[in-house]
Parts: sequence; structure tokens; C-alpha cells
Amino acid sequence: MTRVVTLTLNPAIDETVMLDRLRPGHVHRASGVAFHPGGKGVNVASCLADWGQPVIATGILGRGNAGTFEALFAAKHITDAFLRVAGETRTNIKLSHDGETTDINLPGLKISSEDSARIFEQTVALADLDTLVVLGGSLPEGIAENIYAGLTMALQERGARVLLDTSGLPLTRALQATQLPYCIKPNRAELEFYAGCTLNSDESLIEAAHRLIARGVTLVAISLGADGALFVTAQAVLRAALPALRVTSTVGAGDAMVAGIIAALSENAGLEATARLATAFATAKLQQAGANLPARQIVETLCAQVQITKQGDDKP
Ligand SMILES: Nc1ncnc2c1ncn2[C@@H]1O[C@H](COP(=O)(O)OP(=O)(O)OP(=O)(O)O)[C@@H](O)[C@H]1O
Ligand SMILES: O=P(O)(O)OC[C@@]1(O)O[C@H](CO)[C@@H](O)[C@@H]1O
Repeated sequence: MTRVVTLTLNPAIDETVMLDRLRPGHVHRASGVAFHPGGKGVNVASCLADWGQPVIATGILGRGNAGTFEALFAAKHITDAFLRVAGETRTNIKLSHDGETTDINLPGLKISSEDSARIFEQTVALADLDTLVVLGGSLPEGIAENIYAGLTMALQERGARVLLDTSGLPLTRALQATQLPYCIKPNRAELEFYAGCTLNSDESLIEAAHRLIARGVTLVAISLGADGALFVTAQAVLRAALPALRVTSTVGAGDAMVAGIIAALSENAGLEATARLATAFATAKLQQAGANLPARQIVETLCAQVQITKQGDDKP
């Protein structure tokens, strides 16, 4: 059976503050607040666990407030392989207002070079031939910008497949390397940052994806918020979308999509089945606060409803 490992080097406790509307420079009275243990790899693990997929979550946690993560791992039977370091994991502020979310993500812990080397080695040691490894999120201070490039090389040399979901320079460094991840899931802004230009049409997004595929990426999934997502391989391009009936929180929708891709890959699903499951996971998560999925049957019903449009002709 495929082993799934998620790495979150910079996890966060997401503090979601409910506001009627956001007016910069004004005093706001919040109508509520909620706390969820998060960070991209943690969210992916959480959604996979809801789907019934065994998952190992690793990364770096501050010992001071690790309890909130430990409670999640225990409740969802997620194998906890996190390194503990001195200090507290960051809290990220999510302002929920006017039907959208404004994110204020803090920098996180300062990591020593010894702990950086330890987490690198521990992560590589968790992977073997049939392992899918999700590398997710930003990097805390002290971790080299090219760590995802190095991890991708070391993990894929062991026969694992890497799915990378990050942004900014860590993404750029990983995509400039000689060994590229098996799969990436950028959103439009993340792909634009890497490409160094605006990508405001499907054609330009697909072209950017094809350039990465020519250099070794197998699957590029570009998430486009309410507009759905593009799933691009060397053989085909699919657009997948499903209007959301209810949006409780968009935080972690991209992570739910990554979880859906991983669930599909671990069943050797084809491209259309992967696009369907990934979109169903993301849409299902929108109904939940925090990175949680509803019952499997609800996700399966959504899966059948996902609208798939083929873009262009398939290639052999
Ligand atoms: N308002 C919405 N209506 C319908 N589907 C949505 C909406 N927002 C997100 N989705 C679904 O979730 C997927 C991922 O969302 P998005 O593109 O916002 O990810 P992201 O930018 O990586 O987000 P995050 O970093 O918060 O996880 C989309 O491709 C889409 O399928
Ligand atoms: O600062 P990063 O690591 O890029 O993103 C962190 C984060 O925004 O990602 C998740 C949503 O995708 C949240 O749980 C978390 O707060």
C-alpha cells in the first residue's frame, strides 16, 4: 500500500476572526473567533485522515503549544513524526469578512542548523519506493530557501514521488533545480511569481505548466479559487469546477485539493478521476471550518457532480 507522508516545516495555529466587514484603520468588534491547528501539510494530513487514508505527518513544532496539534493527531489517528523544538508554533490570523478571507501569516520559529539537518534526514528516512510525500507551505527562519529542491532530489532518488505546494522563493528554487517534483499545485499568484509575468488566461497558465512538464513535472494542478482548477499532464489538459453550495471557510481549500490528488494517486487513478476527487475534496472542505472533510459519502456525491471540460486534443 502507498505510504503517505506530509511535511510542514512552518505549521500554524489558525486564529479565524469573524468580522462583518473589514475597514483598514478602523476599530473592529469581532462576532466570534475559532482556533484550528494548521499549516499546509497538517491540513493535507487532516483531510486524508477524514477520508480514511493512513498518513504520517512530520515537520517542526514548538514544544510550548504542541498540545493543540497532538490533540488533532490523536483524534484523527495521524502518525505524529514532528520534531519538537524550543518555543511556540506561530499563530496565523485569518480575518473572515464580506464572504472572503484576509490572511496575516506570521514568520514562525527560528530554526537552528542542527534541527534543519535533522528534519531533512528524518523526512528522507520516512520515504521509500511507494511513498507519496507532500512538501507544504512556507519556510521558517533558519531553513535554507533551497530545502525543497534538496528534499525533492533525495526523496525521489529513493523512489518516492513528491507533491510540492509552496510559494515564493522556495517554489522558485525547487522549480529551478535539475530534479523537479512529480506534482505541483500552485494557485495563479504562485505560478505568476515563478514565471515572472502575469498569467491571466487559461492558455498562458497551460503554457507555463507545459514548460514545467517538459522539464520533468508529471502533473501540474493549478487551483483558481471559485473558477475551479486546471489539471495538466503531457497527454491532456482538463478544467474541473464545481460551484460551492455553502462556503463556511476557504482556508485550506488548496490543501484539501492536494489531499484529493494524493488520495487519487495512491489509488493509481487516471487524470479525470484525479481532477474529480481533488475538486470534490476542495469543495467539501469549503463547507467546514478548519481543514476537515464531511462524511465520505458526501465527498463521493460531489465527485460525481464535478464538471470536467477537456481543453484541446489528447496527446499519445
Ligand atoms: N469560492 C469557491 N467556490 C467554489 N470552489 C472553490 C472556491 N474557493 C476554492 N474553491 C475550490 O478549492 C480549490 C482550491 O482553492 P484555491 O485556489 O483558493 O487554493 P489556494 O489558493 O491554494 O488556497 P489555500 O492556500 O487557502 O489553501 C479551487 O481550485 C476550487 O476547486
Ligand atoms: O505561511 P504559509 O506556510 O505559506 O501558509 C500557512 C497557511 O496559510 O496555510 C494554510 C492554508 O493553506 C493555513 O492553515 C496556514 O495558516
